[in-house]
Amino acid sequence: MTEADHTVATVADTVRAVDIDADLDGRSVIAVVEVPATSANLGPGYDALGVALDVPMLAVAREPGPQRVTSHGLGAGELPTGEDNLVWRAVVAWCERVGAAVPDVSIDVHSAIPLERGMGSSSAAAVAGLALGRALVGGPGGNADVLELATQLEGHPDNAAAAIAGGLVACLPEGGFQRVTPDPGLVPVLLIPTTRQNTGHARGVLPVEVPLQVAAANGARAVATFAGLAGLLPLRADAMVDELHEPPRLAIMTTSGQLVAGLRDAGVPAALSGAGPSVLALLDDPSRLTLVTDVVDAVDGAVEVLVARWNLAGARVLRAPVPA
Ligand SMILES: Nc1ncnc2c1ncn2[C@@H]1O[C@H](COP(=O)(O)OP(=O)(O)O)[C@@H](O)[C@H]1O
Ligand SMILES: N[C@@H](CCOP(=O)(O)O)C(=O)O
Repeated sequence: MTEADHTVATVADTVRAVDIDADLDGRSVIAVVEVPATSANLGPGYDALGVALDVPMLAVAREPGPQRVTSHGLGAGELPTGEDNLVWRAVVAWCERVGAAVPDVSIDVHSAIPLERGMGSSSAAAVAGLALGRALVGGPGGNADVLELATQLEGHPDNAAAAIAGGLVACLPEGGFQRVTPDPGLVPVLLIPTTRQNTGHARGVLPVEVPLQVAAANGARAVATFAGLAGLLPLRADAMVDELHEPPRLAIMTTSGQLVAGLRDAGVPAALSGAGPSVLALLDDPSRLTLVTDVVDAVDGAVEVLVARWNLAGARVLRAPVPA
C-alpha cells in the first residue's frame, strides 16, 4: 500500500479495527501501545503549542519474528524494517535510560499518520517506541522522561508533548509542558495535500534571528490562540497568524500557502500544521465546513479534507506483560 492509494480517513478506520490480541505466525502479543497524531505550532506557537488528534498509530510487540519492525498502513513498504527504525531506536533509548537489557521482540506498527505531512508521524513513532519500552522493561512513570527522550530524538517538544498527554499543550523552554482540554465546541479539520515536506528541511529554511517587534507580536497571538483553543475566549482567525516560521515555509509550499490565505480571508482560524504541508482549520460550527471545502476546491493540487476530533487520552498502553 502506498500513501497515494489510501486516504488518512480510511486507513484510520483500518487501524482502529486491528485485533491487537491476535497472534501472528504463532507469535503472541507481549505489549501494545497507541499514540495519536498531532498538529504542532498552531500558527504563532512555533515549537511550543500542539494538539492531539484522533488519527492513531498502534505499536504491537510480539515474540521475535523475521524482522525487527514491520510497518502496516501508511509508511508500509518505505520505512526501515531493521534496528534503524525510529520506533525501535526509541525502545532502545528507553532501555538505555533505565539501564535495562533491550528485549528481543519484534514490533508491528499500524499507522494512519501520513509521513512528512505535518501530522507528527515521527513524534508518534518516537513516543510509541518509548512507551513500548517502558511497558516492556519498566522504569519511571509520569511524562518527564518520555518527553525528554522524545525531544532528543525529535529536536523539538511540541508534537511529542501532545502525543504523550493528548489535548492541547504549551511546552516550556526549560522542559515540561502544561496541558488543557481543548474546547469541545471546536472541530479540527485537517487539509492534507498529497505532497510531502520533510520537517528537517522545513526547519532549515527558517531565519536564525527575527526583529523584537515580530517576536513580541507573535507572542501576543500565541497567547490569544492558546486561550481560544482552550475555550476561554473566541478563537480569532487573526490570532493564528504567524510571522516566524509560516512565511518562509509557505513560500516553498504553494498549495498550503493558498489554503492558509484562503481560509483566513474567509474568516476561518487556520495555520500550517507543524512544518506542513497540511493545514489545520478550526470550526466553531460544523456548518462552516463549506467555507473550507470552497477554499480547497479553489486551490491547485489534490487535498484530503479530514474532519477530525480531539484526542484527549494521549499515549496509552493497551496491553503490558504481567509483572513476574
Ligand atoms: N511509523 C513509523 N515508523 C518508523 N519511523 C517513522 C514512522 N513514521 C514516521 N517515521 C519517521 O519519521 C519521518 C518523518 O518525520 P518528519 O519529516 O518529521 O515528518 P512528520 O511531519 O510526519 O513528523 C519518516 O521519514 C521516518 O523516518
Ligand atoms: N515545531 C515543529 C513541528 C514539526 O511538526 P511536524 O508534524 O511537521 O513534524 C516545526 O515547526 O518544525
